[in-house]
Amino acid sequence: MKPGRFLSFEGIDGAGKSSHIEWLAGWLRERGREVLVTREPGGTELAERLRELVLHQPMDALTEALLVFAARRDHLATQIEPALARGSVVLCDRFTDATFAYQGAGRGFDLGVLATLETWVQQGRQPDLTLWFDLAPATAAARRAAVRAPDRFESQDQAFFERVRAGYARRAADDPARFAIVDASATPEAVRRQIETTLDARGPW
Ligand SMILES: Nc1ncnc2c1ncn2[C@@H]1O[C@H](COP(=O)(O)OP(=O)(O)OP(=O)(O)O)[C@@H](O)[C@H]1O
Ligand SMILES: Cc1cn([C@H]2C[C@H](O)[C@@H](COP(=O)(O)O)O2)c(=O)[nH]c1=O
Repeated sequence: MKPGRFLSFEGIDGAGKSSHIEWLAGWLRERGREVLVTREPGGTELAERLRELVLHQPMDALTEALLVFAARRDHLATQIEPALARGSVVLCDRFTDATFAYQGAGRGFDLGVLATLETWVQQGRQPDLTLWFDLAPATAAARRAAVRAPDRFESQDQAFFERVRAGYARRAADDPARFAIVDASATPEAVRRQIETTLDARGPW
């Protein structure tokens, strides 16, 4: 059995993560891999209920951080860890880098507290590879406006998304071996080529 692999997709809202996850799932299945496509907050019945609250209910930054980590704990224990144990590739639309970027850099919440929660909740588990879809906030906002009504995060101003983007840049600089930076301003075809090149370099799959 091939070992399980854990890939996360990160970036500001509208960067193009969701558009490319299903394509990558097909690419991996063609190579014989079992794939779990999932997302955070979410991925379990409980975590999806917490997601509804986080995206739509007013709350302070500590409550937000505790809820995303509670959702993550349930998701890891009941979905991600069992999938990795049976040799699947897990494609997760956001993981803990989003907490450092949104609650930490975006909201200004204490990074030390987030690091403690990360240790408790994940027990050392980190993605094997994180694809950071990097895009200017103005371009992402234009893409979002064309397709959907904003939630609590998407209705934040451009300065918030500049801070979130800087938060991702710090996480990437702190762990360059895990991160691959995708130029998300490219055409969808060019984005797919960047992902394929990254995966080819990290294979075999
Ligand atoms: N490379 C691209 N060029 C132009 N438009 C794109 C590109 N990638 C995605 N889009 C479009 O941008 C919009 C947002 O994409 P998508 O929903 O995949 O982003 P996302 O990063 O998953 O956002 P969110 O995190 O808010 O769910 C969609 O309408 C999608 O078709
Ligand atoms: C995991 C995680 C997510 N968020 C925010 C980021 C997004 O605005 C939403 C999720 O929406 P998406 O359409 O699925 O991208 O939640 C966050 O603030 N903190 C987190 O840890």
